[in-house]
Amino acid sequence: MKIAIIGAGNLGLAIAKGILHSNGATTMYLTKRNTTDIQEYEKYGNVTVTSDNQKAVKNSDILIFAVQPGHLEKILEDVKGSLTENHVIISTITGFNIAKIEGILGAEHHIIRSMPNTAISVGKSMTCICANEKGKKKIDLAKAIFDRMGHSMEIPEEQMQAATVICASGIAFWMRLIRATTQGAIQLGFDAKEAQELAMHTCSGAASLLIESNSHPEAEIDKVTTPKGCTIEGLNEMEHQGLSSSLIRGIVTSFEKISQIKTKQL
Ligand SMILES: NC(=O)C1=CN([C@@H]2O[C@H](COP(=O)(O)OP(=O)(O)OC[C@H]3O[C@@H](n4cnc5c(N)ncnc54)[C@H](OP(=O)(O)O)[C@@H]3O)[C@@H](O)[C@H]2O)C=CC1
Ligand SMILES: O=C(O)[C@@H]1CCC=N1
Repeated sequence: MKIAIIGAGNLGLAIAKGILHSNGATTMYLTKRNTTDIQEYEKYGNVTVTSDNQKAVKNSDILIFAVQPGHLEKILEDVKGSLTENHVIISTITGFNIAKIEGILGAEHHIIRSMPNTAISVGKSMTCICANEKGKKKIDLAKAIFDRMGHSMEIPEEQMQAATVICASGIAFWMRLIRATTQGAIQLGFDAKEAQELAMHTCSGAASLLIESNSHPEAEIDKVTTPKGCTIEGLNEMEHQGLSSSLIRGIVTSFEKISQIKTKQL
């Protein structure tokens, strides 16, 4: 697979690392206007770093756009003439809908809209995808690309904003929970490094229990909460302090914010 990442910033580079990590491309182009800080990627023999988006497009089959929303329209206009019907166009841009991309490029292109998260750099992204009518023929290919770097799910485009909150912003939410657990562990006497190790591996184990045994969180909670024991005492106190409620309210607030952001501002 010949892949170009147009906009090798935070997310673009995370995707590039995920692709390198999974040996997912025969060649990869990484583009940005100022390439100095990503030049080192050329040490991987199959990677070309350039500020020439058209060159990247002409030499690639899969085009992953990871620029800021306000830059996308102009970049699409610039590369439009180099596109063929064989290209698969994957956008990661928040809030930029398929109709708008079709409006710039035309509906004859395979267009996939995706929302990965930054864990893609370590092959653990939860990525949601949807496609235009033509792109549906390539949805399995897009799923295969993202499944190599984590787990993917096809969703209706109307749910893309909600998926952004749960999966992309979700990385920040889970980080804060891990950090708070770490602070609790420090208060109980572990040093900072040990405390983080305990918190993050317990978090990873909890998620793996659900993923691998296909069970429900409450069923797993029932297994750990000894009657009159310390777990139920701590858990109930967390709920009295509003743990579930504050998470749900935070998620809904994020969603309200993302819904307010107008495409023209993006
Ligand atoms: N899924 C997720 O977890 C997240 C998704 N996003 C989405 O991903 C997109 C990228 O976000 P993020 O990575 O944080 O943004 P960054 O600003 O870090 O990266 C964007 C990159 O695009 C480059 N760029 C700008 N203009 C051009 C151009 N004409 N041609 C090629 N490259 C260009 C910039 O580099 P230079 O200035 O040198 O050109 C920059 O490195 C956003 O649309 C955002 O909505 C954002 C955060 C998280
Ligand atoms: O915070 C934001 O608005 C963007 C979208 C998802 C992650 N970062």
